[in-house]
Formats: sequence, structure tokens, C-alpha cells
Amino acid sequence: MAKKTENQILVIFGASGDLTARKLVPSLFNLFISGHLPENFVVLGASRSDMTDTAFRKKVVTESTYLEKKLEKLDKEKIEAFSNKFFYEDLGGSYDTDYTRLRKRVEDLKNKYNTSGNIIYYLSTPPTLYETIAQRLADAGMNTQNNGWKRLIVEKPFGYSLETAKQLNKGLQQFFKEHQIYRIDHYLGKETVQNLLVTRFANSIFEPLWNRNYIHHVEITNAESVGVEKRGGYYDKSGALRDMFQNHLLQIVSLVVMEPPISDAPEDIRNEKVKAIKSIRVMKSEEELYENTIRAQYVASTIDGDKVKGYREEEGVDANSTTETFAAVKFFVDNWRWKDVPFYVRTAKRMPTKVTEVVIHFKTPHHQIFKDSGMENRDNKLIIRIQPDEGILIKFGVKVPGQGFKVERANLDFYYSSLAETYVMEAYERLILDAMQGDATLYARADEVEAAWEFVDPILDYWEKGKDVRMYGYAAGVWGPENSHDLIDGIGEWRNPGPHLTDDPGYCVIC
Ligand SMILES: NC(=O)C1=CN([C@@H]2O[C@H](COP(=O)(O)OP(=O)(O)OC[C@H]3O[C@@H](n4cnc5c(N)ncnc54)[C@H](OP(=O)(O)O)[C@@H]3O)[C@@H](O)[C@H]2O)C=CC1
Ligand SMILES: O=C1O[C@H](COP(=O)(O)O)[C@@H](O)[C@H](O)[C@H]1O
Repeated sequence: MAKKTENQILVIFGASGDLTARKLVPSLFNLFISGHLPENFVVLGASRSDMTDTAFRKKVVTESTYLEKKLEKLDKEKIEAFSNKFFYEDLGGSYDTDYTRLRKRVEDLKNKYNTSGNIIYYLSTPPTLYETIAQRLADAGMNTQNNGWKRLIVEKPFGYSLETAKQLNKGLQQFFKEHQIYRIDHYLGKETVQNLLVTRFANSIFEPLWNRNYIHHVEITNAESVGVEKRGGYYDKSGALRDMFQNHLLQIVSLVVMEPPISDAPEDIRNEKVKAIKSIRVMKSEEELYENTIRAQYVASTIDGDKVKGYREEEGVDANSTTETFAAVKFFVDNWRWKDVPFYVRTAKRMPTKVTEVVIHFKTPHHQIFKDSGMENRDNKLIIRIQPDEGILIKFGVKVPGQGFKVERANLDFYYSSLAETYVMEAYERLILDAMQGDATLYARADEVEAAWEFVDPILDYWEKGKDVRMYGYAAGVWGPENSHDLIDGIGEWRNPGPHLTDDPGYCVIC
């Protein structure tokens, strides 16, 4: 049954920025078109830039390159109706200011458009401003829930390390209660990531096998074909481990690792996810860190005949940067279910293709009957393709017709595209709607974020100390450095998937 979306105001701080134009407004637009926005709803953009309501509407709606194509197909009235929901309030020279004027504007909009006192504050500014904005909202009495709920959506990064993440959590929690804080991780908004829960817990065929007795190892790949694009300045201070692994990939790991929650209630799911992340073994010794982590940077190359810059030549990147654009980590999960099962997780930019997938590699049957089958090292796999060509693939052995028992690999596949009748929401669209409805299931909780940093911090410290240790180069457009296979030594190589779910990887001995 569809949940109710109450009337409300969405206040976006940093509304003149990239995220608002590229993700937030297009998502709101889709929600508007699909009838998911509440009847009485307005967006109030707030930033330092000097803009009128009309200029703001033009910037983020009518002149937005991200909406252009969709707008062409729509009638003028619809576009106008959508853009009329947008208003703008200039904060003056700083976010660290008195919000009395902002409060008055919110009150006026509330009274004029009958939105009720329900408000979402979306923090889309540099993260250094998050606590200041929360404090200023509290100073102006804009966090009180007397006349309607107040929610705070916070964008990543949630800290730069465990210490700074704790500071940020503490800082926000002084002014908003944890249940009011929605930390956005857009991977949790992806249908295929959510489907991990359904695949595991709505079927009786997978869960009995989902443990150390049947699973040999788990491999997760997140590859992007693009480089750092225009975000070199940000990325150079972050790197692949902070940018993707600490948040998105550990969220995926938590869904693979977690125990069954007692229900689909947000806290039941989130409690299990936190337990899962906490059970990842933290690497303490230098030997462990050396053996189980690898990083690399892409260097200039030619892809499909086009020259591509190396990372150090990218705009905003230090010419001597040691920031990683490739990170791979092997780890274990210390609990009953996963003891001794290795997890291999990698993420990188400038790879041959964009792909994110989880591969569950099952163990070889313990008694080999078909000795001459030619299937050595070719075990069952469950591939959950998060993007693109979203779907699920099971690889299993079938008999080759004819004499004897030669076994061949066959595919059982499911594609999301086969559900053509069902509209799949974009990640941001889904997450914004959830926050509007007060559903925090797909948002990261403070303890979850801190548990993820507990694991990541020692790796970052180790890398920071030895700038050259386990640091390699790879030509833009290949699957990372050759040395990355060292991590999987004794098992095989990484599975390097193609753009389609059923593509057979190029050079993998255990595919
Ligand atoms: N863009 C993206 O794809 C993603 C962004 N994020 C996060 O979302 C947040 C917003 O990102 P994005 O829109 O790209 O950021 P922008 O750099 O575009 O900044 C957003 C707005 O914040 C204000 N701002 C920028 N720098 C400063 C500063 N030094 N001091 C005060 N105000 C400043 C500006 O508005 P004004 O000057 O008008 O006040 C700007 O329009 C960030 O925390 C980012 O990490 C997370 C995931 C993806
Ligand atoms: O959060 C981020 O995600 C994107 C990749 O997101 P996807 O949905 O396209 O897979 C990444 O490019 C960016 O560096 C990172 O900050």
C-alpha cells in the first residue's frame, strides 16, 4: 500500500550548487510528474548567492540542462506548475548567520501555501558547514517539532575519518535528534541494492546456502569508466577508499553479510546492518594491512583512439598527488556465519566499463563424481548485478548431450528490464520520497557510519604513513594494476565483467 506523503516544505541549503541542479531538482521533477509530491508542497532554496525566485526557477528548472530533454516533451502548464513550487532566500554573505529572516520566509510560505509545519532541511553545502547550519536552525527555533516534524538530510561525506565522523555526529545530534537525521547514501536508493535484501530473505533457496558451509568467497566490484571529471579538487582530498568504499561499498557489504532482521521495520534492518559492519575484522598489524590492501592511480593512456589524461594531470589534482583512484581490500567477517570466508572488494575510476556487481562464489561440491567433466575450478556463482544491465545471474553446471558426463556452464538469468511495466525510481528520487514519508530504512545511522570508519581508518593511516606502499599505476582504461591479482592469490583472479550481465569475463580462470 502506498504510504502517505504529508504536506511539507523542503529547504535546500547550498541550492545554487551542482547537486541541487544535477540530482535534487530532477528527482523532485520525477516525483512531481508521477504524482508523488504532496498536494501542498514548496521548495525553498537557500544559499549565499543573490537570486530572485524567478532567477532560481530559471536556473534550476527551466534552464537546467538536466531537465531540458524531459521538459521538451511536456506542456508549458506542467513545467510552470512545477517551477512555481520553487522559491529562493538569500542568506547574505554566510551560512553562519541569524536565520530569523529565513524563518519568517518559511512561515510566510507555510501560511500562503498551506504546507503545514513539516519541514525537511537538505544540507547540500560543503560538509564543513553542516554543524553550523544545524546550530543556526536551532538558534532560530527551526528545529522544534511542536507544530510539525523537522528532518535534516545530510549529504556525504560523513566525516573524513572516524574522529571527524564522530565529531560531525555529535555536532548534529546537539541540535537534531538522531531519528530526525537522514544521512543519504545514494547506493541504498538503488533498486538492485535493495533487492539484495529480497533475494536473501524472500526466498528459501538462497539463505540456507548463505554461509561459510557453502560460500567460498565473495567478490564485489565497483568500476567506473570515467575519471574524476570536474571534481578533481574534492577527489584529491578524498580518494577511492573514502569516496566509494567507506560508504557505498560497505553498505553493500552490510546487506550481504547481515543476519535476517526480525521485520522490515527501519530499525530492525539498520540494527542488523550495524552488527554486520561491526563484525568485519579490523586490520591492525602492518603485515595484515600490507597483504590485504592495494591502491593505484590511473596514468595517461589512449582509449578507443582518444588520448586520456592521467590522474595527476586532471584539473584540481596535485601534480605529485598520491591519492588512490583504485582501491582493493581483502577482509574477513568475524562471526558464526562468515568465519574464514574471504571478501574481496574493489573500486576504481577509469576502468574499461562502468559496472557494479556482487559475486557469490560457491564452494566446489565436496565429492567430485564427474572427474572428467572438465569443470575443475568452475564453481557455481550467483551474480547480483547492481548496474548496468541490472539483474541476477546464476551459473551452474549442465550435462553436455552425448556419451559420458561432460559438464558445461549454463546461465539462469533475470533482468530488471523484463519488468518493463514497473517504473524504477532513480536513487535520489526514492530516497527523497522516503525522507518525505519519514522512512529512514535506506539512510545510514550514526553508529553505522562510525562502524564503517572503524574499519577504514587503519587502512587510511597505513597508506598515509607509507605513501608508496602498495601504490601502483595503471593505464586509464584497464582493470587496475596487474598486482591487484596478488590479493586473490591462491583463488584466481578478479572477475572482470563486461557491460552485459551474461558477458563472459575476459581473463578469469574461475569464471
Ligand atoms: N555533486 C555531487 O554529485 C555530489 C555531492 N555530494 C555532496 O553534496 C554537497 C553539495 O555538493 P555540490 O552541490 O556538488 O557542491 P557545490 O560545490 O556545488 O556547493 C554547493 C553550494 O554550497 C555553497 N558553497 C560552496 N562552497 C562554499 C564555501 N566554501 N563556503 C560556503 N558556501 C559554499 C555554494 O552556494 P553559495 O555560494 O550560493 O552559498 C554552492 O552552490 C557536498 O557536501 C558534497 O560532498 C555528495 C555526493 C555527490
Ligand atoms: O558518490 C559517488 O558516486 C559516484 C558513482 O555513483 P553511481 O551511482 O554513478 O555509481 C562516483 O562517481 C563519485 O565519485 C562518488 O562521489
